[in-house]
Amino acid sequence: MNIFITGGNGQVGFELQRQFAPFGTILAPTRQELDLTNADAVDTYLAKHQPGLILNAAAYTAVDNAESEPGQAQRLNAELPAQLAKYAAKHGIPLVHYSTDYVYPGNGETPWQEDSPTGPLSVYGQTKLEGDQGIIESGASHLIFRTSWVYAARGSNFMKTMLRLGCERDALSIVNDQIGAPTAARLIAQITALSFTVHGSRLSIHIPQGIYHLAPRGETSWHGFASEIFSQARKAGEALTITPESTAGIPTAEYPAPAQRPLNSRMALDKLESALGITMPPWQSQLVLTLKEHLSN
Ligand SMILES: NC(=O)C1=CN([C@@H]2O[C@H](COP(=O)(O)OP(=O)(O)OC[C@H]3O[C@@H](n4cnc5c(N)ncnc54)[C@H](OP(=O)(O)O)[C@@H]3O)[C@@H](O)[C@H]2O)C=CC1
Ligand SMILES: Cc1cn([C@H]2C[C@H](O)[C@@H](COP(=O)(O)OP(=O)(O)O[C@H]3O[C@@H](C)C(=O)[C@@H](O)[C@H]3O)O2)c(=O)[nH]c1=O
Ligand SMILES: [Mg+2]
Repeated sequence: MNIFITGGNGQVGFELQRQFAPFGTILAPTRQELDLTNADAVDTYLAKHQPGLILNAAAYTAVDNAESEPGQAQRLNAELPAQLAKYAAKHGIPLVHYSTDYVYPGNGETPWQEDSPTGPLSVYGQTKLEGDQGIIESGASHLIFRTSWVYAARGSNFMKTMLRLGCERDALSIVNDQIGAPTAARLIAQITALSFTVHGSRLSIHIPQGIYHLAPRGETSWHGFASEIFSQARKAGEALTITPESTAGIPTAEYPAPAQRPLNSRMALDKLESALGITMPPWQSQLVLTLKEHLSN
């Protein structure tokens, strides 16, 4: 069976390649091999390779740039998922998609449920929400995992930015009023694989289809995440120029950016945990592993 992974070079896509390799032939074309903004090229690719499973890990993830490039974000985040879902529905194959905490309005302090009202604050969040809706409307057998604050040993992410800045700067200001859960890309891929069973040479989804929050347990701010990154990196012997005293927490208002971010990114995990019969690990435990992988590279 061909397993089509879009965005296979990204944080989540790369981990999906690792997790799903035992179950079929991985097709993970690069941007040069398949430009996902080209809808005709996507249709041609699907017709040629006839995948038995689609894992859509491609997206337009540059949150600030999306504000000035809404057309690109719309194509990647809204139209592509609907296009893949249409194919999946027509051919009776499952589709997995990844969504974001940025679909929620970010007010209050209560964790969002999967059926909480959405209210994206940014072009990125709005286009991601439209992607979720397109999949649900398609009738395809699907899983939509809403995750948050993704990091990995590869790709560009907050952990790697902090490790770089932490060795260059004497002081850093980091927002401390956006609250959420940093999620390792490896955990996302592992949970995705756990949601499937093998039937002969095919894979099928064994939990009810729909939207699931996928994040580790616990919560922190970006400042709290940065502090834990620095603390663990220091223990691992990294020569940081930054010190705990020189890492200041600031309100979002003091870190102006083109796109607005939600303050409350807490996501309830009950639905995923009970569907899979598991307890998600605390976010700190994933950081240890990812940092170790990054520092050994
Ligand atoms: N990053 C995060 O913090 C979060 C991400 N998510 C969601 O999780 C999913 C995975 O995100 P993540 O792994 O971080 O994303 P990345 O930005 O790491 O990877 C995105 C992938 O999409 C590919 N891509 C983008 N545009 C095109 C194009 N025109 N043609 C071909 N390929 C393209 C990129 O290719 P290339 O390598 O060539 O750039 C890259 O491989 C996404 O749906 C995202 O919205 C949800 C919550 C948080
Ligand atoms: C580099 C830096 C960032 N920040 C702030 C900016 C921002 O509010 C926060 C995190 O920075 P980022 O650039 O990683 O933020 P951002 O790109 O918005 O991260 C989001 O990406 C998309 C794809 C998602 O789906 C979300 O879940 C979330 O991970 O930290 C500081 O306060 N100080 C700094 O020195
Ligand atoms: Mg970013």
